[in-house]
Amino acid sequence: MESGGLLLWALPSALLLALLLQLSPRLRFRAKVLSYCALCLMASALTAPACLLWNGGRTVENMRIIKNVVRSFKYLYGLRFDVKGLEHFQVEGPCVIVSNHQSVLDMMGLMEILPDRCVQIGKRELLYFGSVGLIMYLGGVIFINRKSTSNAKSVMSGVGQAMTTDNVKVWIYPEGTRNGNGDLLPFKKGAFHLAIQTQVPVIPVVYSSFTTFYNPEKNLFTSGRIRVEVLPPIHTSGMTATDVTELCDTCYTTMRETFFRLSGTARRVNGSTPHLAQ
Ligand SMILES: CCCCCCCC/C=C\CCCCCCCC(=O)SCCNC(=O)CCNC(=O)[C@H](O)C(C)(C)COP(=O)(O)OP(=O)(O)OC[C@H]1O[C@@H](n2cnc3c(N)ncnc32)[C@H](O)[C@@H]1OP(=O)(O)O
Ligand SMILES: CCCCCCCCCCCCCC(=O)OC[C@@H](O)COP(=O)(O)O
Repeated sequence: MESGGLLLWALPSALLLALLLQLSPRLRFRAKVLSYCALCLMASALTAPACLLWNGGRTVENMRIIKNVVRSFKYLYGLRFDVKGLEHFQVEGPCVIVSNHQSVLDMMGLMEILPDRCVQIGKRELLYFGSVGLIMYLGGVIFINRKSTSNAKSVMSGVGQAMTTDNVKVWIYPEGTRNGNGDLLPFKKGAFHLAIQTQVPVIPVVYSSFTTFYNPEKNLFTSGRIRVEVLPPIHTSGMTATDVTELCDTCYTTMRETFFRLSGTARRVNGSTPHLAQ
């Protein structure tokens, strides 16, 4: 009786949902993004106890566990990463890795190539994303308050100390926010201050544009191929605070050119020089 009743309701509801998803691209897009968020929440809830049992608390060692879990997500979404230049990560000791940031899907691209002993800088709000916040905390993500520059700067200065004493690499998105418009935003300077203050190399990483397979404006979220390039390290030994702007601009120009090359698109700004961070 009971299973009959269940069938009576569940089957038509499932069919209706399937029909709605077929009919509405917006709904289909939202359902796929929601499935990604749900997957992240669920995987984090299951991985957090493993991190606690294995490593006991907040430590960069947990990133290895997190990385291995996240690396399986790409198969569910039909994503392929073609990576070049991984050998550039083989620098002795700490470094600052900077890369472009297009969407929440970047987390998969990040974990695809994340070197050992590397933590990311993230906005403080992420800490409140339930189990995802917890797993980030356990993995050693450094949270900054973007609304308070002075707070963000002082946190970043503390990071420099930890990088050298604990031998950790730091991954920063210098655009400071997600940007999926097929270009790079002007870079913020925190990453470059950190590299120069700590006298460690900057390693730029570029991911090709997602716009051909992921575009919220067009309700597009299909399978796709992402080209990734790790560029040679830029050494900062001997540089001082006066070199920050030049280092930032050099990285921006190189990464932007690489971004267009990898994405197979022409420069957006008609021949004029790219707009740099002020
Ligand atoms: C098991 C399953 C798991 C599934 C779940 C997955 C879990 C996976 C776990 C883990 C993955 C984690 C993934 C995390 C991803 C997170 C991504 C984000 O949240 S991105 C947003 C936050 N990140 C940033 O914002 C960084 C970049 N921003 C900066 O570096 C900025 O520079 C910042 C915040 C430090 C300051 O921001 P300003 O808006 O004030 O920008 P400015 O223009 O750079 O600075 C203003 C002035 O201050 C100086 N300044 C900046 N930093 C300085 C410093 N450190 N020392 C001295 N002066 C500094 C600058 O030179 C500038 O001055 P002058 O224009 O040159 O005169
Ligand atoms: C309770 C809500 C649960 C939501 C679960 C969401 C799970 C998504 C996990 C992916 C984490 C990736 C981190 C990320 O990419 O964050 C965005 C920030 O970089 C920039 O933020 P913004 O563009 O400035 O808003």
